[in-house]
Formats: sequence, C-alpha cells, structure tokens
Amino acid sequence: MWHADRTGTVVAAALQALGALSGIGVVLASKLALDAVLDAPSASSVSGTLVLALAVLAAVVAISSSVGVLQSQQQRILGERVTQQMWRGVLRACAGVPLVTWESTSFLDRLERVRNNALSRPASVVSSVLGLAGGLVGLVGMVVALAALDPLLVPTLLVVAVPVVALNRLSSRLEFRFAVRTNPLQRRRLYLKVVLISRPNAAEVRAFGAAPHLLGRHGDADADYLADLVPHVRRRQGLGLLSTLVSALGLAATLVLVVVLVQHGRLSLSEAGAAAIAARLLGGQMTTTLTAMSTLNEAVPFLADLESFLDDAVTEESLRPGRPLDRALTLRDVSFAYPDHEPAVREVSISLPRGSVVALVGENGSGKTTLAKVVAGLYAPTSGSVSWDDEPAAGHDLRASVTVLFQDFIRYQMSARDNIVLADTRRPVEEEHVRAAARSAGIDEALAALPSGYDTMLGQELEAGSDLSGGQWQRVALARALYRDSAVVVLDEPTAAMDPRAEAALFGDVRSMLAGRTALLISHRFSSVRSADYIYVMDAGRVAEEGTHDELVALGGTYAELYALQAAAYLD
Ligand SMILES: Nc1ncnc2c1ncn2[C@@H]1O[C@H](COP(=O)(O)OP(=O)(O)OP(=O)(O)O)[C@@H](O)[C@H]1O
Repeated sequence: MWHADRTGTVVAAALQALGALSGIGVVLASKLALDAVLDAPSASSVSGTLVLALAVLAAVVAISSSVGVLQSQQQRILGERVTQQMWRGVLRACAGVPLVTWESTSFLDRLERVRNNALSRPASVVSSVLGLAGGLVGLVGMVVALAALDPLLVPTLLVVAVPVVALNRLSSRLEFRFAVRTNPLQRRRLYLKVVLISRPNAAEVRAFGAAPHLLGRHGDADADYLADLVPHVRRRQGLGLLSTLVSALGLAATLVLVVVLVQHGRLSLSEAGAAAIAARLLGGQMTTTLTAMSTLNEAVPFLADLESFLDDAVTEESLRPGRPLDRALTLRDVSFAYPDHEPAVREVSISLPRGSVVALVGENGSGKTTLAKVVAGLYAPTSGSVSWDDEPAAGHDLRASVTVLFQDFIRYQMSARDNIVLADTRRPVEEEHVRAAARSAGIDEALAALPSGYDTMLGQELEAGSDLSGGQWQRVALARALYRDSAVVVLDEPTAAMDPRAEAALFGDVRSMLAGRTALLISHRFSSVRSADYIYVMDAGRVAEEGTHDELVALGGTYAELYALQAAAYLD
C-alpha cells in the first residue's frame, strides 16, 4: 500500500484517525450536554454551556459523517493502485516463468487461485488496514474514556473480545480451505465459460451444435460448486452469528454494570449516559476492528499464496542479443519429458549446419514440436546437450538466437505493423525492415492495401478492424518470424493454412526467403519437405530414419511409405 501510493496512504490514514477521534468527541460532547441538562435549574432554562455542548456535538457528528464519505472514495483510488501493483507482479511473473512451468497443473492451479482470490483481496486489505488502524485508535480512545468514567467498565468488554477474535480466525481459515478445495472446479468452470464466450470458438460450437452439451457441463460444474458453497456459507454464518451474540452479551453486561454503578453511587447520571454512549460506540469500533481483522485474517493466507507464487516464479533475465552461427547447431542424445509424463523426446541427435534447411517429419505425437521447443531454448533438455558452434548453448542464448513460428501462432489484435515488429521490440522500427519481412512472407501487398495500410488494426476483438483470412494471418506470423533477424529459424507447419500457390511460392524460393538463415522445418507436406538439405524422421520421440529425400526414399522405410501414401493420393 505504502509502495503503491504514499500520499494516498497518508491521506487515507489521516481520514481514518480523524473519523476515530471524532467518536471520542461525540462521547465528551454528549457528557457536556447531559451535564448541562441535568445541572439546569429548571427544565425550561437553556444554559450557554448546553448550547455550546450541542454545537460541539453537531460539529463532531458532522465531521465523523463527512470523513466516512471522503474515506470510501479515497480508499477506492488507493485500492486501485494497490491492485495494479499486484497485477504487474503477477503479469511479470507469468511472462518470465520458463515455458515448461506452464505445462504443470500445479502451477495452473496456483495461478488460478492467485487470479481468483489473491488479486481481488488487496483492495479490501487496503480498507481493512485503514479500518483496523482507525478502529484501534477509536478503541483505545473509547477504553480510555470508559476507564476515566469508571475502570470497572473496561474488563467486561475486553473479556468479550477474546472469543470474538478466535471465532473470526476460525471463520477465515475455513475460507482459505474452501478456496483451495474448489480450485480445480473453478478452473473447469472458467474453461467452459471461455469455450462458450470466446469469438474464435463461436463458429465450431455452432457447427457441432455443441452448446447445449457444453452448457449442461457448465451447469453441472456450477451445481457442484454450489453444493460445496452452501454448507461452507452456513458454517461461516453460524460462526458470524455466534460472534455477534458474544459481542451483544458484552454490551448488555456493560450496560447492566453501568446501572449497578449508578445504584451504588459510583457514577453520576451524566457519566452513566456518557458511559452508555461510549459503550455503544465502543461496540461499533469493535465491530469495525474485528471486521477489519477478519478480512485481514482471511486475506493473509491468500496474500502469502500470492507472495510465494511471485517468489517461486523465478523470472528470467532479459533477452540477450542473438549470435551468428558459424558452423552448426547440434543436439546430442537429447531427451525431454513434460512434468509427470514419460519422455516425449528420447536420445535425439540432430545437426543444423549453417545455412541449411533441415526438415523434421513424423506422425502426429512423434515429438516434432517438443523437439523444436528444445532447439529454440524454450524447454531445457532433461538429458543430453545442445551446442552452438561446438560450445554448450544455454536456454537464454538459444532463445536470443533462434526464432520460432508456431503452428498455433498468436493473432495479435493490434496494427499490422505491430504484429510484425513485436518480434524484436529492441530495435527501432524502420519501415523498410518491416516491409522487407512482409514481402518475404508474401503479405506486403495485402497489408499495404488495407484501409490504413500497415497502421490498420487487425482482428475484430478489440475494435472494428480488418480481419484477415487464416492463410493471411499465417503469412503475417511468418513476416514476424522473418523480421527478427536471427541466425536460426524454426518453422512449425508454416504453410498449413496457405493455399497451394502460396505454399509453392514459398518453398519454390525458400532459400531466398530465409536469406542465409539456418532453418528447421516441420511439415507433414512432403512436397515442402523434399527440397530440404537433410531430413530426420521421428517416431515415438526418437529419430527413426535420417538422410536426404532420395536416400530416404531408397531406404524404403517409414519416410518412403508416408511419401508414397501422399504421392498416391495426388495421383489417384
Ligand atoms: N504440454 C504437454 N504435456 C504433456 N504431454 C505433452 C504436451 N505436449 C505434447 N505432449 C505429448 O508429447 C508427445 C509429442 O508431442 P508433440 O506435440 O511434440 O508431437 P508432434 O510430433 O509435434 O505432433 P503433431 O504432428 O500432431 O504436431 C505426444 O505424445 C503428446 O501427447
């Protein structure tokens, strides 16, 4: 809170203290007014003291009410600043964690918990911290005022506070356990919501008429959640009622004590009146303090969760400059396993000599994309080594020097230019570089012809922009990959969405498109693959065959079989 907004914190704290102190003012002014009434010689006479006491009373009540109004708005700004700061931390952590962390369900569970709970807490924590500070000031002031009237009045109220605090703590712990327990269910509900409300899914959901089934599953998840929520809420309601009952008993006991003290002549009538008002106000301060404490108690495990999430999400150092490749990028006996899974890549050795186009083929699930992510430094091998010009290459070096075009690339809802330059935001944007990349990817003319040229917003999700076809989006993604001037480029199904003419144009002249870069090409299209300098055939995570197209066809193995199948399909 202090880091997010210092001035705001001071102003909010000052308002809180003012509010609490005005409560004490109310007690003192009430006593003055009662004294003036009780001391008056006759019921009809109005003394100057009474007028003064009433004026002070009106002023402190006015101050206390105005403080409330100012406080709630002030806390909104402070709450927003604190929430923004928390979000910045989470976004940075998410952007910085290694890719493999995203494959772990426990990370996704924690992220969901942080997103759902921890991030909504800071705003309430802000008001609770301030409420607690103000409440404590008021509480101490009120206890002092009561002790001044008669010290016997204090212990009753303080004894009551012990069980009330304990009940609040118990209630808060129940809340954290509930959140941890229902986390997987929350993720399932969110997933189904996203499937049903996101634009890219709208067409397929309609085409299969899947909406009723998906709505049903979402409804089931909702029902499961409610089935857990209702008894949880009942338990918390019970604890809340018990705590209120104990507080009310405390107040009642204090009031009885006031009467007894008056009967024994220890308190005058005006003191008794002031004590009754103080006890009532003290009750209010206790409620404020306890509510603030219970919100804080409730927030503590969530915030600890957030903190450990931020600490554990070791962020990586910023991107380094890429290195040129002089000889080759080589993988030796590389294996990789996703967390809690059998290896997806097993003892693979491949080499990408400088300036070559090397292809990776194989059936679905044979490990091509996983291997490509190892080559790009996105996954660290579980065993084996990756070397760059015969020197061991660390993940961050590979990420700086290898560019990947994924099959499921991102369609950024940004301008056409931003969609391309995002690949390398460190270098100043030069129109010629942008257009050269777009030309190589065969999309320059189409982008230039958009209503505002390269400044045209692509996609329709954020504003009414110009949407592109699947193949055009893929070319924009290819332009992005080419804009980043790295020595090695991995192209994972780069032409999957392109028409035959576009694909032929791209692969007819693939070497001029690559402009000297070394390329690892993943494709199921043998028409594209056959022109590669060298081909690796993967099967169940291993390299099963390797060689040039002609060598592999002559070998008569898996490659020859798959090639013959595809060729036959065209000839039939
Ligand atoms: N995130 C993941 N977590 C666990 N296992 C995964 C994950 N991604 C892929 N796998 C498994 O790893 C294996 C290799 O997958 P990979 O995506 O590398 O195959 P691929 O050859 O690229 O397939 P395709 O041709 O279908 O793109 C598969 O068995 C797959 O089930």
